Amino acid sequence: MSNVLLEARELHTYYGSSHILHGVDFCIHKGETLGLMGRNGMGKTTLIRSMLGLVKPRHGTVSVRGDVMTGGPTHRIARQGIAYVPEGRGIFPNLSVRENLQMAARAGVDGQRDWTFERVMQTFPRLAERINNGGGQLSGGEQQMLTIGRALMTNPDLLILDEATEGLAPLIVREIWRVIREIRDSGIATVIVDKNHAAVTSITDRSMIVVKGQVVFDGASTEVRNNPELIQKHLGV
Ligand SMILES: Nc1ncnc2c1ncn2[C@@H]1O[C@H](COP(=O)(O)OP(=O)(O)OP(=O)(O)O)[C@@H](O)[C@H]1O
Repeated sequence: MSNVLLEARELHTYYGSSHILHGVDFCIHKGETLGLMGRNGMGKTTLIRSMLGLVKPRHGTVSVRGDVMTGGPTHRIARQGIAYVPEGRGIFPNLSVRENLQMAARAGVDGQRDWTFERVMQTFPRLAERINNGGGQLSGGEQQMLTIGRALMTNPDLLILDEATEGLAPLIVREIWRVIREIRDSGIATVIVDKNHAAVTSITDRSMIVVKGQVVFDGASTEVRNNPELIQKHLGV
C-alpha cells in the first residue's frame, strides 16, 4: 500500500483571470516533514487552498490517500486526517480555551486518540494557565497555540501550518518551533510554510521552493541549507 497522504498533479489555479498556479506537482508521505518556501505572493497559500478544496483548481488533480478529491469538499478532506492551521487564526473568541479544544476533539482516521485534551495541555503550558479564559482574551501567540492545539485534537495524520510564527514575539516563536518539533517527533506528517528558511530546513526532511506558481526546487532540506546561492536567488530578502 502506498503511504502517500496528499498528492497534487499539474495544478493550475486562477483567481478570476489571474493565473496563480502553473502546473504544480506536490506530494507528502506518512510521517514526512516538508517545508514549503518561496517569497511573498509566490503561491504557497494558494497551493494549500487548492489542495484542501478551498479554491477549485481549473486543471489538475488532488488526491488524498489515493482517492481523487479535486476541489473538495473541504470537510471530507479534513475527515481524511488532514488538519490545516491557516495564516491568521481560527478560534472561537467567545468560547473558553477548554471549550475551543474540546469541541475540536475526535479520533483520527485509524481510530487513534493520541492527542487528548491532557496532552495538549502538557504541550502548551501557557494554554493550561488560561484554560477558562475566552479565546478572544488571549495574546496573538496564545491564540496561535490554541489554533494548533485545536488541530491536534482532531488527531490528524497531516498538519499543515501556514505562517504559524508570523508576527509573534521571539519567545513565543521559539516555543512554537519547539511544539512543531514535538508534533513531528510524534509521527504526524507536517507541511510548514514559514519565512525563516533556516528554521524550516533544519526541522524538515524535504523542501519545496515555489516561484511564481511553479515548483523550482523539490529535494532534501539539507540540499537547500548547503546551497547559499539557491537561498539567495529564491528566498533571500
Ligand atoms: N483571494 C484572492 N483573490 C485574488 N488574488 C489573490 C487572492 N489570494 C491571493 N491572491 C494573489 O495570488 C498570488 C499568490 O498568493 P499566495 O497567498 O498564494 O502567496 P504566498 O506564496 O502564500 O505568499 P504570502 O506569504 O504573501 O501569503 C498573489 O499574487 C496574491 O496577490
